Amino acid sequence: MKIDIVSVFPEYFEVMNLSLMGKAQAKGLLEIKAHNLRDWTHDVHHSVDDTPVGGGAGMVMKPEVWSECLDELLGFSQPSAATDAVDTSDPGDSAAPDSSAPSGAPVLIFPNPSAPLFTQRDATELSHADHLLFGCGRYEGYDARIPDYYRAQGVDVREYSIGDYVLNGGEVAVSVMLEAITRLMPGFMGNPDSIVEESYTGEGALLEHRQYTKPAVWRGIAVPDVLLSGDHGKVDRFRRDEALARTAEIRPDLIAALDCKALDKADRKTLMALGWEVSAAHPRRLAD
Ligand SMILES: C[S@@+](CC[C@H](N)C(=O)[O-])C[C@H]1O[C@@H](n2cnc3c(N)ncnc32)[C@H](O)[C@@H]1O
Repeated sequence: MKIDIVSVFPEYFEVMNLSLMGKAQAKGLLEIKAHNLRDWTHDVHHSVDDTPVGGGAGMVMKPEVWSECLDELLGFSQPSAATDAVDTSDPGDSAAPDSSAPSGAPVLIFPNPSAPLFTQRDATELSHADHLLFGCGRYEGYDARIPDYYRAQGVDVREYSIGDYVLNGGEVAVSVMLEAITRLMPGFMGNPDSIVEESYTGEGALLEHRQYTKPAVWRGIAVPDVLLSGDHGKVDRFRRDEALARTAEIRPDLIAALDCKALDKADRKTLMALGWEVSAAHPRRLAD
């Protein structure tokens, strides 16, 4: 997978040479390049921002610098004055992102706190892409016409938030998304089984059960007996019940999204004991 990242702090991404990400690059599975947005500026101060139109605090990233950079990285020829004036107000359905992340075509991703939440489902989909291009925002963010323009040119443009909080810049958010995406690529993990049963993964996603290692008793705290029983059926059931109980407590929205038809008898029994009704299409908390 080819990954281009545009940032005013490209050095931040030196961390990508460490650990599994570094190994994946050495194996040729990933090719990561961080570019300095200021390389596409023409003024003596290499400025990438300007004051907000309409007033307000802070600065906004300028569209002209971003477009010179993105045109080059996307392999677009420089737009003529006529193309520059393209109406991006209503891209219409034809310009809607293709949710299947077409292989070969770059997917352009802007981290943005006021965008839909990035989830494991997005990570799974994007792990099949051939080329990802990330644009890191700074200051009050980037001019809103940038994603609109590239969408109107038929580029698959995504804007994602990594959580309900505001960071100083997109660099941390890009690292988070990249790690979630690349670890799902075939060949990335030394032990591919380790990503099969994880939190948020697959249909009927739950939070994972708790994990323990040896010793069986540590500082007076014992691991649950059943995990030492050697009875795989019982261990699987215990873990599944724990996953259901933890999810019901911490993320009831994930339980409410389950398909009741896909639950087995033991799952239903556990959920009913936890106060959920399981006879409709999706579980419903009885207290609601
Ligand atoms: C200080 S933030 C801009 C915040 C923006 N004015 C707002 O209130 O929504 C600067 C940049 O950091 C990145 N960023 C900050 N928080 C983020 C989050 N939760 N998820 C993704 N990106 C984030 C984005 O790239 C954003 O353009």
